[in-house]
Amino acid sequence: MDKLLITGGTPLRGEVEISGAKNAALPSLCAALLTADTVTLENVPELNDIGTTLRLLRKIGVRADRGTPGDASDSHRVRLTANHIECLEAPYELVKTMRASILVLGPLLARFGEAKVSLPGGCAIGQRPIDQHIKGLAAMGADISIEHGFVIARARKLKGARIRTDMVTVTGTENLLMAATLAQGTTVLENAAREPEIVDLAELLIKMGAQITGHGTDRIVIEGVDRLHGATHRVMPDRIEAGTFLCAVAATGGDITLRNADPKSMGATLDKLREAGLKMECGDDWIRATMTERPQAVGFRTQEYPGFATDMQAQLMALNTVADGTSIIAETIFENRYMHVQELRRLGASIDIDGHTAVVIGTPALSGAIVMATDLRASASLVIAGLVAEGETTIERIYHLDRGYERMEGKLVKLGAQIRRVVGTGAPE
Ligand SMILES: CC(=O)N[C@H]1[C@@H](OP(=O)(O)OP(=O)(O)OC[C@H]2O[C@@H](n3ccc(=O)[nH]c3=O)[C@H](O)[C@@H]2O)O[C@H](CO)[C@@H](O)[C@@H]1O
Ligand SMILES: C=C(OP(=O)(O)O)C(=O)O
Repeated sequence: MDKLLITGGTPLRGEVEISGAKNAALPSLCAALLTADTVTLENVPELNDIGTTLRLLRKIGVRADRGTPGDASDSHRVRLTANHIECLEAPYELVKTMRASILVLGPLLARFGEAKVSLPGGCAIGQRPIDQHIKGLAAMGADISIEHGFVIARARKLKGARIRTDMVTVTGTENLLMAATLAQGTTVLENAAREPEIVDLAELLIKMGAQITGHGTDRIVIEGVDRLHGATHRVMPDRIEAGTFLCAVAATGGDITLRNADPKSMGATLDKLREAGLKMECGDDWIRATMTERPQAVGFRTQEYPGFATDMQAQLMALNTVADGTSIIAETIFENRYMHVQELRRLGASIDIDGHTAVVIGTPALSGAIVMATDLRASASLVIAGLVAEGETTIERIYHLDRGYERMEGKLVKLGAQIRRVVGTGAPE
Protein backbone atom coordinates (compact mmCIF):
# COMPACT_ATOMS: atom_id res chain seq x y z
CA MET A 1 0.00 0.00 0.00
CA ASP A 2 1.25 3.51 -0.84
CA LYS A 3 2.26 5.99 1.85
CA LEU A 4 3.08 9.67 1.97
CA LEU A 5 6.24 11.07 3.53
CA ILE A 6 6.07 14.72 4.53
CA THR A 7 8.72 16.99 6.01
CA GLY A 8 6.78 19.79 7.61
CA GLY A 9 7.46 23.46 8.12
CA THR A 10 7.54 24.92 4.60
CA PRO A 11 5.05 27.74 3.85
CA LEU A 12 2.96 27.07 0.71
CA ARG A 13 3.40 29.45 -2.23
CA GLY A 14 2.17 29.45 -5.83
CA GLU A 15 -0.85 28.42 -7.88
CA VAL A 16 -2.92 25.27 -7.75
CA GLU A 17 -5.57 24.02 -10.18
CA ILE A 18 -8.73 22.74 -8.47
CA SER A 19 -10.21 19.56 -9.97
CA GLY A 20 -13.83 18.81 -10.81
CA ALA A 21 -15.97 17.81 -7.83
CA LYS A 22 -16.05 14.11 -6.97
CA ASN A 23 -19.47 14.46 -5.37
CA ALA A 24 -20.93 16.14 -8.46
CA ALA A 25 -19.20 13.85 -10.99
CA LEU A 26 -20.43 10.62 -9.35
CA PRO A 27 -24.19 11.27 -9.73
CA SER A 28 -23.65 12.83 -13.17
CA LEU A 29 -21.94 9.65 -14.42
CA CYS A 30 -24.92 7.63 -13.15
CA ALA A 31 -27.35 10.04 -14.85
CA ALA A 32 -26.05 8.73 -18.19
CA LEU A 33 -28.09 5.57 -17.47
CA LEU A 34 -31.26 7.63 -18.03
CA THR A 35 -30.78 7.89 -21.81
CA ALA A 36 -29.67 5.79 -24.79
CA ASP A 37 -27.91 8.87 -26.24
CA THR A 38 -24.35 9.94 -25.43
CA VAL A 39 -23.74 12.09 -22.35
CA THR A 40 -20.40 13.91 -22.35
CA LEU A 41 -19.00 15.13 -19.04
CA GLU A 42 -16.05 17.53 -18.83
CA ASN A 43 -13.84 18.32 -15.84
CA VAL A 44 -14.27 14.78 -14.45
CA PRO A 45 -11.46 14.27 -11.91
CA GLU A 46 -9.13 11.25 -12.17
CA LEU A 47 -9.88 9.56 -8.87
CA ASN A 48 -10.29 6.02 -7.62
CA ASP A 49 -14.01 6.60 -6.95
CA ILE A 50 -14.52 7.73 -10.54
CA GLY A 51 -12.65 4.64 -11.77
CA THR A 52 -14.89 2.43 -9.62
CA THR A 53 -18.02 4.10 -11.01
CA LEU A 54 -16.82 3.68 -14.59
CA ARG A 55 -16.13 -0.02 -13.90
CA LEU A 56 -19.62 -0.38 -12.46
CA LEU A 57 -21.27 1.38 -15.41
CA ARG A 58 -19.29 -0.74 -17.90
CA LYS A 59 -20.37 -3.89 -16.07
CA ILE A 60 -23.97 -2.77 -16.51
CA GLY A 61 -23.26 -2.35 -20.23
CA VAL A 62 -22.59 1.38 -20.58
CA ARG A 63 -19.93 2.35 -23.10
CA ALA A 64 -17.73 4.73 -21.10
CA ASP A 65 -14.60 6.29 -22.64
CA ARG A 66 -12.22 8.76 -21.06
CA GLY A 67 -10.72 11.51 -23.24
CA THR A 68 -10.76 12.13 -26.97
CA PRO A 69 -8.85 9.38 -28.79
CA GLY A 70 -5.31 10.64 -29.55
CA ASP A 71 -5.48 13.64 -27.23
CA ALA A 72 -3.48 12.92 -24.08
CA SER A 73 -4.39 16.27 -22.53
CA ASP A 74 -8.07 15.34 -22.59
CA SER A 75 -8.27 12.85 -19.73
CA HIS A 76 -10.95 14.83 -17.89
CA ARG A 77 -13.64 14.27 -20.53
CA VAL A 78 -15.82 11.17 -20.25
CA ARG A 79 -18.32 10.01 -22.88
CA LEU A 80 -21.02 7.61 -21.76
CA THR A 81 -23.55 5.78 -23.93
CA ALA A 82 -26.10 3.49 -22.29
CA ASN A 83 -27.74 2.06 -25.42
CA HIS A 84 -26.97 -1.65 -24.89
CA ILE A 85 -27.63 -2.42 -21.26
CA GLU A 86 -26.62 -5.97 -20.41
CA CYS A 87 -27.27 -6.39 -16.72
CA LEU A 88 -29.29 -4.39 -14.20
CA GLU A 89 -27.12 -5.30 -11.23
CA ALA A 90 -24.54 -3.50 -9.06
CA PRO A 91 -22.45 -6.27 -7.45
CA TYR A 92 -21.09 -6.33 -3.90
CA GLU A 93 -17.41 -6.23 -5.04
CA LEU A 94 -17.87 -2.74 -6.49
CA VAL A 95 -20.47 -1.31 -4.08
CA LYS A 96 -18.44 -2.27 -1.00
CA THR A 97 -15.59 0.03 -2.04
CA MET A 98 -17.83 3.02 -2.70
CA ARG A 99 -21.21 3.83 -1.21
CA ALA A 100 -22.09 6.21 -4.03
CA SER A 101 -22.68 3.11 -6.21
CA ILE A 102 -26.21 3.24 -4.80
CA LEU A 103 -26.75 6.11 -7.28
CA VAL A 104 -27.40 3.61 -10.09
CA LEU A 105 -30.58 2.43 -8.33
CA GLY A 106 -32.88 5.35 -9.23
CA PRO A 107 -31.81 5.68 -12.89
CA LEU A 108 -31.92 1.91 -13.63
CA LEU A 109 -35.34 1.51 -12.05
CA ALA A 110 -36.76 4.57 -13.81
CA ARG A 111 -35.56 3.62 -17.27
CA PHE A 112 -35.64 -0.20 -17.22
CA GLY A 113 -38.24 -0.94 -14.53
CA GLU A 114 -35.83 -3.11 -12.56
CA ALA A 115 -32.59 -2.92 -10.56
CA LYS A 116 -30.59 -5.07 -8.18
CA VAL A 117 -28.01 -3.20 -6.11
CA SER A 118 -25.87 -4.60 -3.32
CA LEU A 119 -26.64 -2.98 0.05
CA PRO A 120 -23.72 -0.64 0.78
CA GLY A 121 -23.50 -1.61 4.46
CA GLY A 122 -21.81 0.38 7.23
CA CYS A 123 -18.65 2.37 6.63
CA ALA A 124 -15.96 4.05 8.68
CA ILE A 125 -17.69 7.40 9.29
CA GLY A 126 -21.11 6.04 10.25
CA GLN A 127 -23.78 3.48 9.47
CA ARG A 128 -25.16 5.44 6.53
CA PRO A 129 -28.38 3.52 5.85
CA ILE A 130 -30.30 3.99 2.58
CA ASP A 131 -33.81 3.71 4.03
CA GLN A 132 -34.78 7.14 2.65
CA HIS A 133 -33.78 6.19 -0.91
CA ILE A 134 -35.97 3.09 -0.56
CA LYS A 135 -38.86 4.95 1.06
CA GLY A 136 -38.88 7.52 -1.75
CA LEU A 137 -38.78 4.96 -4.57
CA ALA A 138 -41.53 2.94 -2.85
CA ALA A 139 -43.66 6.11 -2.69
CA MET A 140 -43.19 6.33 -6.47
CA GLY A 141 -44.74 2.87 -6.82
CA ALA A 142 -41.67 0.60 -6.78
CA ASP A 143 -41.92 -2.81 -5.25
CA ILE A 144 -38.75 -3.15 -3.17
CA SER A 145 -37.36 -6.05 -1.18
CA ILE A 146 -34.01 -6.79 0.46
CA GLU A 147 -32.81 -10.29 -0.44
CA HIS A 148 -29.41 -11.88 0.19
CA GLY A 149 -27.79 -8.47 0.78
CA PHE A 150 -29.27 -6.85 -2.34
CA VAL A 151 -31.92 -4.18 -2.81
CA ILE A 152 -34.23 -5.56 -5.47
CA ALA A 153 -36.53 -2.97 -6.99
CA ARG A 154 -39.21 -3.33 -9.65
CA ALA A 155 -41.74 -0.93 -11.15
CA ARG A 156 -43.39 -1.13 -14.55
CA LYS A 157 -43.52 2.68 -14.56
CA LEU A 158 -42.61 4.93 -11.65
CA LYS A 159 -45.33 7.42 -10.71
CA GLY A 160 -44.79 10.94 -9.47
CA ALA A 161 -45.30 11.41 -5.71
CA ARG A 162 -44.85 13.90 -2.90
CA ILE A 163 -41.85 12.64 -0.90
CA ARG A 164 -40.66 14.15 2.36
CA THR A 165 -37.44 12.51 3.57
CA ASP A 166 -37.02 12.16 7.36
CA MET A 167 -33.66 13.87 7.19
CA VAL A 168 -31.75 15.83 4.56
CA THR A 169 -29.85 13.32 2.43
CA VAL A 170 -27.59 14.29 -0.45
CA THR A 171 -27.39 11.03 -2.43
CA GLY A 172 -30.98 10.26 -1.40
CA THR A 173 -32.13 13.50 -3.04
CA GLU A 174 -29.98 12.71 -6.11
CA ASN A 175 -31.36 9.18 -6.51
CA LEU A 176 -34.96 10.35 -6.22
CA LEU A 177 -34.36 13.36 -8.48
CA MET A 178 -32.94 11.13 -11.23
CA ALA A 179 -35.73 8.56 -10.84
CA ALA A 180 -38.42 11.26 -10.98
CA THR A 181 -37.22 12.64 -14.33
CA LEU A 182 -38.69 9.58 -16.12
CA ALA A 183 -41.69 8.99 -13.80
CA GLN A 184 -45.25 9.52 -14.90
CA GLY A 185 -46.55 12.84 -13.50
CA THR A 186 -45.21 15.27 -10.91
CA THR A 187 -42.80 14.48 -8.09
CA VAL A 188 -42.25 16.92 -5.23
CA LEU A 189 -39.15 16.34 -3.09
CA GLU A 190 -39.55 18.05 0.29
CA ASN A 191 -36.74 18.48 2.81
CA ALA A 192 -34.45 18.06 -0.20
CA ALA A 193 -30.70 18.61 0.08
CA ARG A 194 -29.58 22.03 -1.20
CA GLU A 195 -25.91 21.20 -1.83
CA PRO A 196 -24.31 22.83 -4.91
CA GLU A 197 -23.66 19.29 -6.25
CA ILE A 198 -27.45 18.74 -6.41
CA VAL A 199 -27.79 21.93 -8.45
CA ASP A 200 -24.99 20.75 -10.75
CA LEU A 201 -26.75 17.40 -11.29
CA ALA A 202 -30.11 19.12 -11.91
CA GLU A 203 -28.45 21.37 -14.51
CA LEU A 204 -27.15 18.31 -16.37
CA LEU A 205 -30.58 16.63 -16.19
CA ILE A 206 -32.25 19.78 -17.53
CA LYS A 207 -29.79 19.80 -20.46
CA MET A 208 -30.89 16.17 -21.05
CA GLY A 209 -34.52 17.32 -21.32
CA ALA A 210 -35.71 16.90 -17.72
CA GLN A 211 -38.23 19.35 -16.29
CA ILE A 212 -36.99 20.41 -12.89
CA THR A 213 -37.56 23.52 -10.76
CA GLY A 214 -36.57 24.41 -7.22
CA HIS A 215 -33.11 22.75 -7.24
CA GLY A 216 -30.94 24.57 -4.70
CA THR A 217 -33.98 24.90 -2.38
CA ASP A 218 -35.46 22.29 -0.04
CA ARG A 219 -38.46 21.74 -2.38
CA ILE A 220 -37.65 20.35 -5.81
CA VAL A 221 -40.46 19.80 -8.33
CA ILE A 222 -39.97 17.38 -11.22
CA GLU A 223 -42.43 16.87 -14.10
CA GLY A 224 -41.68 13.44 -15.52
CA VAL A 225 -40.98 13.14 -19.27
CA ASP A 226 -41.10 10.06 -21.55
CA ARG A 227 -37.46 10.16 -22.55
CA LEU A 228 -34.25 12.09 -22.00
CA HIS A 229 -31.58 12.79 -24.60
CA GLY A 230 -27.81 13.28 -24.70
CA ALA A 231 -26.05 16.40 -23.41
CA THR A 232 -22.64 17.88 -22.64
CA HIS A 233 -21.93 19.23 -19.17
CA ARG A 234 -18.90 20.57 -17.29
CA VAL A 235 -18.71 19.25 -13.72
CA MET A 236 -18.47 22.02 -11.08
CA PRO A 237 -15.16 22.62 -9.24
CA ASP A 238 -14.53 20.64 -6.05
CA ARG A 239 -15.33 22.93 -3.13
CA ILE A 240 -13.96 20.40 -0.61
CA GLU A 241 -10.61 20.05 -2.38
CA ALA A 242 -10.42 23.87 -2.57
CA GLY A 243 -11.26 24.17 1.14
CA THR A 244 -8.57 21.59 1.96
CA PHE A 245 -5.85 23.64 0.21
CA LEU A 246 -7.06 26.77 2.03
CA CYS A 247 -6.81 24.99 5.41
CA ALA A 248 -3.31 23.85 4.42
CA VAL A 249 -2.04 27.37 3.68
CA ALA A 250 -3.78 28.72 6.78
CA ALA A 251 -1.79 26.16 8.80
CA THR A 252 1.63 26.51 7.10
CA GLY A 253 1.45 30.21 6.25
CA GLY A 254 2.26 31.49 2.75
CA ASP A 255 0.42 32.80 -0.28
CA ILE A 256 -1.45 30.58 -2.75
CA THR A 257 -3.94 31.10 -5.56
CA LEU A 258 -6.58 28.50 -6.38
CA ARG A 259 -7.56 28.39 -10.08
CA ASN A 260 -10.78 26.84 -11.44
CA ALA A 261 -12.39 27.17 -7.99
CA ASP A 262 -15.99 28.14 -7.19
CA PRO A 263 -15.93 30.54 -4.21
CA LYS A 264 -19.73 31.03 -4.44
CA SER A 265 -20.25 27.44 -3.27
CA MET A 266 -17.84 27.81 -0.33
CA GLY A 267 -19.49 30.48 1.86
CA ALA A 268 -19.37 28.73 5.26
CA THR A 269 -15.78 27.49 4.76
CA LEU A 270 -14.53 30.91 3.64
CA ASP A 271 -16.25 32.61 6.61
CA LYS A 272 -14.57 30.27 9.11
CA LEU A 273 -11.15 30.62 7.49
CA ARG A 274 -11.45 34.43 7.55
CA GLU A 275 -12.29 34.15 11.25
CA ALA A 276 -9.11 32.07 11.65
CA GLY A 277 -7.10 34.94 10.12
CA LEU A 278 -6.70 33.80 6.50
CA LYS A 279 -6.77 36.82 4.17
CA MET A 280 -8.63 36.09 0.93
CA GLU A 281 -9.49 37.82 -2.32
CA CYS A 282 -11.98 36.06 -4.60
CA GLY A 283 -12.87 36.33 -8.30
CA ASP A 284 -15.52 34.29 -10.14
CA ASP A 285 -13.25 31.24 -10.41
CA TRP A 286 -10.20 31.97 -8.27
CA ILE A 287 -9.24 32.57 -4.67
CA ARG A 288 -5.99 34.12 -3.47
CA ALA A 289 -5.22 33.26 0.15
CA THR A 290 -2.46 34.76 2.28
CA MET A 291 -1.49 33.83 5.83
CA THR A 292 1.23 35.66 7.71
CA GLU A 293 0.47 34.88 11.36
CA ARG A 294 -0.54 32.03 13.65
CA PRO A 295 -4.19 31.04 13.03
CA GLN A 296 -6.87 31.86 15.60
CA ALA A 297 -8.97 28.95 16.96
CA VAL A 298 -12.46 28.78 15.41
CA GLY A 299 -15.36 26.74 16.75
CA PHE A 300 -17.97 25.33 14.33
CA ARG A 301 -20.83 22.91 13.89
CA THR A 302 -21.27 20.74 10.80
CA GLN A 303 -24.59 21.17 9.04
CA GLU A 304 -26.28 20.55 5.74
CA TYR A 305 -25.58 23.15 3.04
CA PRO A 306 -25.44 26.14 3.35
CA GLY A 307 -24.02 25.26 6.79
CA PHE A 308 -20.44 24.15 7.39
CA ALA A 309 -19.82 20.88 5.48
CA THR A 310 -19.03 17.70 7.41
CA ASP A 311 -16.56 16.94 4.58
CA MET A 312 -14.45 19.91 5.82
CA GLN A 313 -14.61 19.07 9.54
CA ALA A 314 -11.38 17.05 9.80
CA GLN A 315 -9.36 19.61 7.81
CA LEU A 316 -10.51 22.61 9.90
CA MET A 317 -9.87 20.56 13.04
CA ALA A 318 -6.28 20.01 11.85
CA LEU A 319 -5.92 23.79 11.51
CA ASN A 320 -7.32 24.28 15.02
CA THR A 321 -4.69 21.95 16.49
CA VAL A 322 -2.00 24.60 15.79
CA ALA A 323 -4.20 27.66 16.36
CA ASP A 324 -4.03 30.21 19.14
CA GLY A 325 -6.82 29.34 21.59
CA THR A 326 -9.39 26.61 22.21
CA SER A 327 -12.13 25.60 19.78
CA ILE A 328 -15.29 23.57 20.20
CA ILE A 329 -16.40 21.48 17.24
CA ALA A 330 -19.73 19.64 16.85
CA GLU A 331 -20.15 16.91 14.22
CA THR A 332 -23.89 16.59 13.66
CA ILE A 333 -24.12 14.64 10.37
CA PHE A 334 -22.17 11.39 10.95
CA GLU A 335 -21.92 9.50 14.26
CA ASN A 336 -18.32 8.29 13.82
CA ARG A 337 -16.43 11.00 12.01
CA TYR A 338 -13.68 11.66 14.55
CA MET A 339 -11.29 8.85 13.63
CA HIS A 340 -8.59 11.36 12.69
CA VAL A 341 -8.51 12.54 16.31
CA GLN A 342 -6.36 9.73 17.66
CA GLU A 343 -3.97 10.11 14.72
CA LEU A 344 -3.75 13.90 15.18
CA ARG A 345 -2.95 13.22 18.85
CA ARG A 346 0.02 11.11 17.70
CA LEU A 347 1.33 14.30 16.09
CA GLY A 348 1.00 16.13 19.42
CA ALA A 349 -2.49 17.62 19.09
CA SER A 350 -4.56 18.16 22.21
CA ILE A 351 -8.14 17.07 21.49
CA ASP A 352 -10.88 15.75 23.81
CA ILE A 353 -14.00 14.05 22.52
CA ASP A 354 -17.32 13.90 24.33
CA GLY A 355 -20.04 12.36 22.19
CA HIS A 356 -20.34 14.44 19.05
CA THR A 357 -18.34 17.35 20.50
CA ALA A 358 -14.58 17.83 20.21
CA VAL A 359 -12.57 20.33 22.22
CA VAL A 360 -9.27 21.30 20.61
CA ILE A 361 -6.62 23.20 22.58
CA GLY A 362 -4.27 24.77 20.06
CA THR A 363 -0.58 24.03 20.48
CA PRO A 364 2.24 26.14 18.94
CA ALA A 365 3.87 23.10 17.29
CA LEU A 366 3.10 19.53 16.21
CA SER A 367 5.83 16.94 15.82
CA GLY A 368 6.08 14.45 12.94
CA ALA A 369 5.12 10.80 13.52
CA ILE A 370 3.81 7.72 11.72
CA VAL A 371 0.03 7.95 11.36
CA MET A 372 -2.69 5.99 9.60
CA ALA A 373 -5.38 7.34 7.31
CA THR A 374 -8.79 5.93 8.24
CA ASP A 375 -11.13 7.63 5.77
CA LEU A 376 -11.02 10.19 3.00
CA ARG A 377 -11.19 13.52 4.86
CA ALA A 378 -9.30 12.09 7.86
CA SER A 379 -6.43 11.50 5.41
CA ALA A 380 -6.60 15.12 4.25
CA SER A 381 -6.46 16.36 7.86
CA LEU A 382 -3.30 14.29 8.43
CA VAL A 383 -1.69 15.79 5.33
CA ILE A 384 -2.41 19.31 6.66
CA ALA A 385 -1.03 18.40 10.10
CA GLY A 386 2.04 16.76 8.51
CA LEU A 387 2.73 19.90 6.45
CA VAL A 388 2.95 21.99 9.61
CA ALA A 389 4.53 19.43 11.99
CA GLU A 390 8.23 19.60 12.84
CA GLY A 391 10.23 16.75 11.27
CA GLU A 392 8.94 13.84 9.21
CA THR A 393 5.40 12.47 9.11
CA THR A 394 4.51 9.20 7.41
CA ILE A 395 0.86 8.69 6.44
CA GLU A 396 -0.07 5.08 5.80
CA ARG A 397 -3.12 3.69 3.97
CA ILE A 398 -3.48 6.67 1.66
CA TYR A 399 -5.72 4.73 -0.69
CA HIS A 400 -8.46 6.56 1.24
CA LEU A 401 -6.99 9.88 0.04
CA ASP A 402 -6.82 8.63 -3.55
CA ARG A 403 -10.60 8.05 -3.51
CA GLY A 404 -11.22 11.77 -3.50
CA TYR A 405 -8.10 13.89 -4.18
CA GLU A 406 -6.54 14.05 -7.64
CA ARG A 407 -2.73 13.91 -7.43
CA MET A 408 -2.71 15.76 -4.13
CA GLU A 409 1.00 15.33 -3.45
CA GLY A 410 1.87 16.58 -6.96
CA LYS A 411 -0.20 19.73 -6.40
CA LEU A 412 1.43 20.30 -2.99
CA VAL A 413 4.95 19.83 -4.42
CA LYS A 414 4.13 22.60 -6.93
CA LEU A 415 3.27 24.79 -3.93
CA GLY A 416 6.71 24.10 -2.40
CA ALA A 417 5.73 21.38 0.10
CA GLN A 418 8.19 18.61 0.91
CA ILE A 419 5.99 15.61 0.31
CA ARG A 420 6.47 12.40 -1.63
CA ARG A 421 4.64 9.16 -2.26
CA VAL A 422 6.25 5.84 -1.54
CA VAL A 423 4.62 3.26 -3.77
CA GLY A 424 3.98 0.09 -1.81
CA THR A 425 3.19 -3.45 -2.70
CA GLY A 426 -0.04 -5.22 -1.78
CA ALA A 427 -3.57 -4.10 -2.51
CA PRO A 428 -5.76 -2.40 0.07
CA GLU A 429 -8.18 -4.82 1.64
C1 LIG B 1 -21.00 10.88 -2.81
C2 LIG B 1 -21.48 11.99 -1.94
O1 LIG B 1 -22.06 12.96 -2.39
N1 LIG B 1 -21.16 11.88 -0.64
C3 LIG B 1 -21.55 12.94 0.26
C4 LIG B 1 -22.98 12.71 0.71
O2 LIG B 1 -23.04 11.41 1.30
P1 LIG B 1 -24.47 10.76 1.56
O3 LIG B 1 -25.41 11.20 0.52
O4 LIG B 1 -24.24 9.30 1.73
O5 LIG B 1 -24.87 11.40 2.93
P2 LIG B 1 -26.36 11.77 3.37
O6 LIG B 1 -26.61 13.20 3.09
O7 LIG B 1 -27.29 10.78 2.77
O8 LIG B 1 -26.28 11.51 4.95
C5 LIG B 1 -26.72 12.46 5.90
C6 LIG B 1 -27.18 11.72 7.14
O9 LIG B 1 -28.41 11.06 6.84
C7 LIG B 1 -28.34 9.68 7.21
N2 LIG B 1 -29.16 8.93 6.24
C8 LIG B 1 -29.01 9.16 4.89
C9 LIG B 1 -29.78 8.47 3.97
C10 LIG B 1 -30.73 7.55 4.43
O10 LIG B 1 -31.45 6.89 3.67
N3 LIG B 1 -30.85 7.35 5.78
C11 LIG B 1 -30.09 8.02 6.70
O11 LIG B 1 -30.23 7.79 7.90
C12 LIG B 1 -26.84 9.36 7.10
O12 LIG B 1 -26.50 8.21 7.87
C13 LIG B 1 -26.22 10.64 7.63
O13 LIG B 1 -26.23 10.61 9.05
O14 LIG B 1 -23.35 13.71 1.65
C14 LIG B 1 -22.58 13.69 2.86
C15 LIG B 1 -23.15 14.76 3.77
O15 LIG B 1 -22.95 16.01 3.26
C16 LIG B 1 -21.11 13.92 2.52
O16 LIG B 1 -20.35 13.73 3.71
C17 LIG B 1 -20.62 12.93 1.47
O17 LIG B 1 -19.34 13.33 1.02
C1 LIG C 1 -17.64 10.95 2.77
C2 LIG C 1 -17.29 11.29 1.54
O1 LIG C 1 -17.55 10.59 0.42
P1 LIG C 1 -18.48 9.29 0.25
O2 LIG C 1 -19.88 9.71 0.50
O3 LIG C 1 -18.27 8.94 -1.18
O4 LIG C 1 -18.01 8.26 1.24
C3 LIG C 1 -16.53 12.53 1.27
O5 LIG C 1 -16.43 12.92 0.08
O6 LIG C 1 -16.00 13.14 2.22
